[in-house]
Amino acid sequence: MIEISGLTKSHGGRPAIQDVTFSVAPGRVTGFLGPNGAGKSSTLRILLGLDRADAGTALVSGRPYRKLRNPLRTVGSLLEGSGAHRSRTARAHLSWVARSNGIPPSRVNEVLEETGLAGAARKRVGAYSLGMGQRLGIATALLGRPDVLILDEPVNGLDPDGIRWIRHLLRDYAEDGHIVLLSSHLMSEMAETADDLVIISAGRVITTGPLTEVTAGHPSLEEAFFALTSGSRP
Ligand SMILES: Nc1ncnc2c1ncn2[C@@H]1O[C@H](COP(=O)(O)OP(=O)(O)OP(=O)(O)O)[C@@H](O)[C@H]1O
Repeated sequence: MIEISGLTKSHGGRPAIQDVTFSVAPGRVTGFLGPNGAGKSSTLRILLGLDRADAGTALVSGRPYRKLRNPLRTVGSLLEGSGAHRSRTARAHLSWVARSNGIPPSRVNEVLEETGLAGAARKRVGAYSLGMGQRLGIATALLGRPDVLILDEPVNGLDPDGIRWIRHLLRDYAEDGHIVLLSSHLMSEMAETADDLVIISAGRVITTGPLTEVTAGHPSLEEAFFALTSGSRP
């Protein structure tokens, strides 16, 4: 499980998130949906131990990320790009991450195949398109066969084929009993991909629940979203 409770964080005195509380169950794709600046990245950065909360807790499998024994084998994540150095090849990057996290080297070829990068594995990352960089970030997230996948805006830069590919990948990963949390500001994408939703606006969670319940009584997720957030947007 992912369990986030009362998470609060300000930047320079301005609240980025306030009392954010939700949980994410295994076996389902959970979409973390909100407009630009709503607080999605702030929440995910704290969840991944990259930032500290002013108040509240964010637990993965019962522990804060920083206390996990084998973080990359428990949580695979994608935040802002692949994290690979531009002068490295994808294979060199993945091999280095595998080596430094006790992951068998055989996983490198497997994730290169899984993400469609096998043919570009010897190319320098600096020459990659935006979509290839996203695929490499996802390959890195998958390397440790984690129980939990946390992806911030994973379809950024992907073409329609790439979007279809990631949609299937996330669905299969969840169906295997894993936890999948992805953030997006794209409502049409969420409507296609998520089973459960957490909607955030202006730093506060507006609603959580199955997609079908959140959209009940509305012609589309977009309409539901605007009805739910009309009082909270700045
Ligand atoms: N390091 C920072 N310093 C100052 N303000 C920040 C910082 N990080 C986030 N913020 C502010 O906190 C608020 C929430 O931002 P955040 O990036 O979490 O939103 P988001 O939902 O991820 O948006 P986006 O979809 O644009 O990525 C915004 O007002 C943003 O300007």
